[in-house]
Amino acid sequence: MSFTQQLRQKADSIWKANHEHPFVQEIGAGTLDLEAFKYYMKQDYLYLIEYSRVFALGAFKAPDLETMATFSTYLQSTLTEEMSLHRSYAKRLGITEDELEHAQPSPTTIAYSSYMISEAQKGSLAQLIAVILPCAWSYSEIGKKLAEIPGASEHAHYGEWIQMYQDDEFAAIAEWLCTKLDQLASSLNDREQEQLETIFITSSRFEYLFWEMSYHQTNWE
Ligand SMILES: Cc1ncc(C[n+]2csc(CCO)c2C)c(N)n1
Repeated sequence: MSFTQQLRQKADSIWKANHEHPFVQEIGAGTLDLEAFKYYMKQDYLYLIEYSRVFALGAFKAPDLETMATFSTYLQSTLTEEMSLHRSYAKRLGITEDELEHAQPSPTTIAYSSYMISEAQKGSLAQLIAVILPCAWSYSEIGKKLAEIPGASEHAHYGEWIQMYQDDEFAAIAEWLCTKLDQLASSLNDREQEQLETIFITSSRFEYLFWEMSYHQTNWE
């Protein structure tokens, strides 16, 4: 079993809880409270700005030009394709661009994005990948699962979200990150591999907290 498959297995109970989270389930059923979705869109936009910075740091830390170019492509596609989904949703849901870019980040958004930036800055390229891999990989799994529900991809509000994340383009990003991490981990000792595992599990837990925060629209008060 590859290193990343082992990570996936170790985080399985957390990933199951993510898949089963009411926010995710209700997107699939088309019953999610639209206010919770609007709240999520705003927080996720802020999160994606910071996530993009991690791709930029990946390009900076890349050991060769090919890896550098791939990180730079993903930086570009996140800022344009993924974030333009948020911008078009925002427009339709009555959220202005200013509101989207200058929303107040919630405690969970701050904690998760600061954790990603911190690990990416202070760590190796393997640590940088371990911190962002659960985001790319778990959304791809969730998108594909929800797309199997009849009618879910055609839902007036949530269909587009499902269509976006079930796309093979996102699966390809996750696969590329897995391949890179498997290569880098193969030359690491047990202690260093355990560090990667801790990072991967922590990000997986933050994914859960992000669903939870969005479902309850929690903020400082
Ligand atoms: C909290 C949160 N976690 C993961 C994603 C999904 N995601 C973030 S970056 C990326 C790959 C490159 O665009 C993917 C799939 C999200 N939107 N919000």
